[in-house]
Amino acid sequence: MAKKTDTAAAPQHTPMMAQYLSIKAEHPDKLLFYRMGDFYELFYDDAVKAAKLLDITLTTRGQSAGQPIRMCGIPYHACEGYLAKLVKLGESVAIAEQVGDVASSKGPVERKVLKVVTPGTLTDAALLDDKQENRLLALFPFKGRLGMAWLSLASGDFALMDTEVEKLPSELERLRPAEVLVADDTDLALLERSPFPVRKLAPWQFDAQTAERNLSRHFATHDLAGFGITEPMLAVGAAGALLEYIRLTQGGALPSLSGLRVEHATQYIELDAATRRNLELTETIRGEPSPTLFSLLDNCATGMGSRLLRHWLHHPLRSHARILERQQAISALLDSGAHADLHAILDGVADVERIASRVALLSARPRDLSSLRDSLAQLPALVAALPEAPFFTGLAQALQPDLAISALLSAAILPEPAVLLREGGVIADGYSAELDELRGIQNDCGTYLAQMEARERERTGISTLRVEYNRVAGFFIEITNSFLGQVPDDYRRRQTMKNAERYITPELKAFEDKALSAQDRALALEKQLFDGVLQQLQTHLAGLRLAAQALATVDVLATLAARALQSGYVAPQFVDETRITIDAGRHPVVEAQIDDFIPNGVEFGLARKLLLITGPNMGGKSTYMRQVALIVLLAHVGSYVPATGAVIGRVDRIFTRIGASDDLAGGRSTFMVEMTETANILNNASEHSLVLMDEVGRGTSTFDGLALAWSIAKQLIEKNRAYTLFATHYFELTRLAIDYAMVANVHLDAVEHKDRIVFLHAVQEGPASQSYGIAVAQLAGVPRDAIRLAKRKLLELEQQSATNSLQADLFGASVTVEVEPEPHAALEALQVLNPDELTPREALDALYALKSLLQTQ
Ligand SMILES: Nc1ncnc2c1ncn2[C@@H]1O[C@H](COP(=O)(O)OP(=O)(O)OP(=O)(O)O)[C@@H](O)[C@H]1O
Repeated sequence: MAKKTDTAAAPQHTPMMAQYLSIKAEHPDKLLFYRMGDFYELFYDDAVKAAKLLDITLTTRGQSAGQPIRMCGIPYHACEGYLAKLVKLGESVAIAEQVGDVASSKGPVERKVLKVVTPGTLTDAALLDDKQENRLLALFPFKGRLGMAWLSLASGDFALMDTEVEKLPSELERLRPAEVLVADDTDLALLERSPFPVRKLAPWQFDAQTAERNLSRHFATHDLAGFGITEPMLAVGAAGALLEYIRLTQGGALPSLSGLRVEHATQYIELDAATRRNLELTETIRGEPSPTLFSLLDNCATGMGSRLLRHWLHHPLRSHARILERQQAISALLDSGAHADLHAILDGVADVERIASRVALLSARPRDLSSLRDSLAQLPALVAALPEAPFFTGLAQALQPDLAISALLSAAILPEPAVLLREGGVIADGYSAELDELRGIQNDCGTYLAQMEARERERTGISTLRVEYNRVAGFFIEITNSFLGQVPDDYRRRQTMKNAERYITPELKAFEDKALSAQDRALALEKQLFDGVLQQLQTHLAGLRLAAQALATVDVLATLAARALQSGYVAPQFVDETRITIDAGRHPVVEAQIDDFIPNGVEFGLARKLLLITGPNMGGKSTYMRQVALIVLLAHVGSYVPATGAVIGRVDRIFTRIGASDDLAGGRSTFMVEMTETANILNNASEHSLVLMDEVGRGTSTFDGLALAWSIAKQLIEKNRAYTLFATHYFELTRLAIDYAMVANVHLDAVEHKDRIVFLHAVQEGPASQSYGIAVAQLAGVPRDAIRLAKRKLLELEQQSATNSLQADLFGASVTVEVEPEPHAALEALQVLNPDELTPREALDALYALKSLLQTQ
């Protein structure tokens, strides 16, 4: 009995909140945007979180179930900006729209989640970075192996790869996914530190058999053999989970995907995560977008070009044949001078790739279609400007999509359509007779109102009478107050103004009904016709995608050609020998930032595989090493390179161990990071790898460090036999050149000029002879006392090492240092005294203090 009373007394949720909560229960891990009229509202915890993230006002409105409702709202028209912000912060948003009929529904109007916006499934132009691919990545690890599938909804690119679990960090760095999907029972420690938003799905979604069935069904194929998947791949399970996730987020609609692409590790020069960061390909070490290799090279005219360039920089090719195709295309552009024309034409081309994907998802807007039409109109000129080269023949074909698309778009869409479909003014005149007729009625409106005005003025004798229309009041006859006495009987008052009254007549009302319904019908018809155009475009998507890829490729090639010309790059030559020769190479990014960059070459061959680089700090060692790696990388992208000549043999990987940073989040010290990266190199570098080692061993005590650096260098020579640039401060190591013919010493130099030190930045054969560590510290503004102390200590160490014949550090023994006599403390204290400012009492105290200083020293 008591229980019954309790239940009866328990406050119930309002019907609307009950509806809200039931929808929310299906999307517990997302923010729910709940449509109410012109707003999306967020409630309870979602409201608190969103208000904080978006910096909008959190309010409390009414109560439900006895509790106040926390809420915040976003105007429906402005939601894109807010969505972009949330998604950038890694949040996902479920958008519940009103789907029921507002007028006829009893209780809250029916609402349904029509779309889920997650970081990896964006397609909206306003939410996407046009220079960056937005990828969704699914991972399926199993017994040390890792299945990976990734997809860019905006470009339709869908790829798979099986690899080892330990490759995950480098793959994450390569693909930089916007969102990562894993099964919720996955134990991937490596992922815990990932900066990318991770979403956990039910494990069954990764089931390989279901995935294969769904994928085959999606691509309408018997099985996946046509995509090169003939052996079981872990990645297939991941791909299946990906496809389902997209279906869910896109409200059931599945995009047209360009097929499945299986990637093999051997296609590209492998770059581990540290190397991608150290070489500052697309991000500086500090995580900024410039200055980087990408920011330097990216003068692409289109977002498609920028995205492809970014991709090429992260995917240097191994196949010389494929590289040469690109290189020869650049040569043809330079020979013909066509790159500038192509760039100018491409400036007028929209992001066809992203428009195509919005067409596929039926979410394209009017301006998407008009800019697609205008872009397609540029293609003949673009094709005509392409120079003769085999590579361009293929591209030219792709740049001639079906004429029917252009014809359809020209016929259907106004030259400058409205931004939003719901406002009308999108479909061209002459495309639909019915629409023309409805528009005719609206256009006749003006004439009709003018005629009626003349007629009514005559009938009433009121010369100021006006017949007009506005959105709020509709149609009306306006009569100023002074003529109110002359208003005829059939006028019905509609609205009272300050100086006038507004009326309607039965005739005007009948006209209003006709005109307004024509407007409504025209708007509905425009929407229908627009949807029809989108439907017709579906059959042309593959062609549009090919055209988009070709546009991007032409854009990148023209950009690389322009850079080659502007900065004096040359075409590298590829050979099948063990060789890397670079004549007068430059660091592409550093040379763009300073006035007098000193070029430096490098020479590697069978008999010269490890270069020990010595020289002062700030001498240019890191720049030199990075420049070699960047030139080798650019060459494999197909680009010309900043040098006067380059001959390059087969390269399979580039490794770098440069700089030191604590991995605080991962709980690894600087030294631990250094050694982990070194272990990776020693375990994986082959004789075709390029290895950059910058001061290994620096992070521990001198003897430990020296011993490690020594053994690491020896391993690299004896076991890995990789092309190695090894910068060090340990003098002992320069002796390796005596023991091994494959080792050569090179150095960077500096000269002391008066009180200053001048770096020469030129790489020369042989080991360096002097250290300028203390001079550099002085240059950097280390306090004079510390410098003096350092010089004293150095002298002490040198004397010790002379007696112990111990030479731990490279330049320890060879430097002659003048140690300035240290001024007496009493003298220093006296120097800062100003007798004029002292009272007699203070002067006496100072004297006592000076005296006591004399006694203590
Ligand atoms: N070839 C060059 N020509 C002109 N300037 C150069 C050259 N190489 C390097 N520099 C300049 O010298 C600066 C220091 O170079 P870098 O960082 O490579 O020296 P480093 O020897 O690696 O020093 P550290 O050992 O302290 O890291 C660069 O910022 C650049 O401005």
